Amino acid sequence: MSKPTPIRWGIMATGGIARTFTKDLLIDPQTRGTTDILHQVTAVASSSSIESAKKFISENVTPRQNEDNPKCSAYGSYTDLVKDPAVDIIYVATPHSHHYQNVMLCLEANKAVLCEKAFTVNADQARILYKTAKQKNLFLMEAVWTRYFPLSISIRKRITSGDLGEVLRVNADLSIGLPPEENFPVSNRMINKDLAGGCLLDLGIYSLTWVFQTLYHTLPPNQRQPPKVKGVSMTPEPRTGADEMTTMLLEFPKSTPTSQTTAHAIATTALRVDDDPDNLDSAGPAIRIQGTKGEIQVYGPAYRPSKYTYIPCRNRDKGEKGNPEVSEFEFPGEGQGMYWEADEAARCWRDGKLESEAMSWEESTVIMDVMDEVRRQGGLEYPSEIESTEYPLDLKRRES
Ligand SMILES: NC(=O)C1=CN([C@@H]2O[C@H](COP(=O)(O)OP(=O)(O)OC[C@H]3O[C@@H](n4cnc5c(N)ncnc54)[C@H](OP(=O)(O)O)[C@@H]3O)[C@@H](O)[C@H]2O)C=CC1
Ligand SMILES: O=C1OC[C@@H](O)[C@H](O)[C@H]1O
Repeated sequence: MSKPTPIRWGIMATGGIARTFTKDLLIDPQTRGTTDILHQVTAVASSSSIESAKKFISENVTPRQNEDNPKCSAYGSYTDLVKDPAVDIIYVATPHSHHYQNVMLCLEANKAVLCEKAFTVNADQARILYKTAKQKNLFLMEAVWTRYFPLSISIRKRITSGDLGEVLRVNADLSIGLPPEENFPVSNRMINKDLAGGCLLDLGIYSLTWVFQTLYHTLPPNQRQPPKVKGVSMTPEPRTGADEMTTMLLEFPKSTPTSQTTAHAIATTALRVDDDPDNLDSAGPAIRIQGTKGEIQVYGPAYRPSKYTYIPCRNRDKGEKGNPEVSEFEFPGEGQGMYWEADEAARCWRDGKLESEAMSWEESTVIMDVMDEVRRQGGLEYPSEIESTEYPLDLKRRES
């Protein structure tokens, strides 16, 4: 067996998801059957202080260091990180508001990037970043980790192989049951408009991920057409005005001349109500994917589901009952499951690809377009400096 290719990661920011991602990166890849690549964390940067980066390394990298993981440098600024020649790919784990500036900083320094969702604040920013990556021949990917789960791949395969017939309707919800005034101070990135807070960009993107990966991504690329946003209802959080509940009605055009109808999707997200109030799945599936020959029900949370049921349509003529089939999925190595997107990014980088097929630049931009339109109809505007495409811009530091 040939030796795995080492991929040297730089981590930009030391917050919650940077910790989770870094721990996942350093789980032995063989636990999930990955033998061709080996992740290393060679640098961490914090915009707060170098001490914060050092603390992050001692808590998250050093305990997992062995002969496969070389030295890890600490930086007190993102500008220093992007100059490090010992870094192949940078994982951007800052709030959405800062992705445009932070990703551009990496690209300008000729670094490949995996950037957390939501990719940017708006579609114009996304377009410019993807165009820059193309011009500079650099790998760039929006980190929608759920798309790389074996569960998601299995569901997409069922759809493309025709198990559901034509998919005509999708309902997808991600609602976390955390009343904002009890759970998030106004400075928190979940509701802080200066950090592009609100449930649409943070959580609704997962509902849209389910809509897109089942109704859009499963079509051949030349048949994919952006949906129309037919309706939006948005509730502002009383203190900050960021959205605390958003409901979207989308209509996808007929995918082929033989398609029976347009396809409909309802994507919902909320802070105050819960898609799984008792944590026992009593509320039923968070996602329903309905086709002419059957249905798939996915049990949430939409960002990290571990179970789905495939329900082929019964034969009405024969008076048969249905025969549902349950599929359950594990997260090997006691990880969160972020390593699958990291494996994909690493392989793409190793193979000289600029984008990942499962989260293409085009699809990521269409989803940003949809979220722009949802915000327009719902009346949610962010401060002009974080909507800006000007670069560089020194965004004011805000609590998250
Ligand atoms: N894929 C997933 O499951 C998840 C993804 N996310 C995404 O990851 C991103 C970060 O979320 P999360 O880690 O929860 O956020 P945190 O608030 O925990 O961390 C964000 C970090 O960004 C850095 N930062 C840089 N500039 C600012 C600023 N102006 N204000 C606040 N922080 C700043 C800080 O690190 P430092 O001081 O070290 O520079 C901070 O610790 C978001 O885009 C979010 O949507 C979040 C949770 C789960
Ligand atoms: O991406 C995410 O998934 C998990 C949620 O809890 C978190 O708020 C969000 O950013």
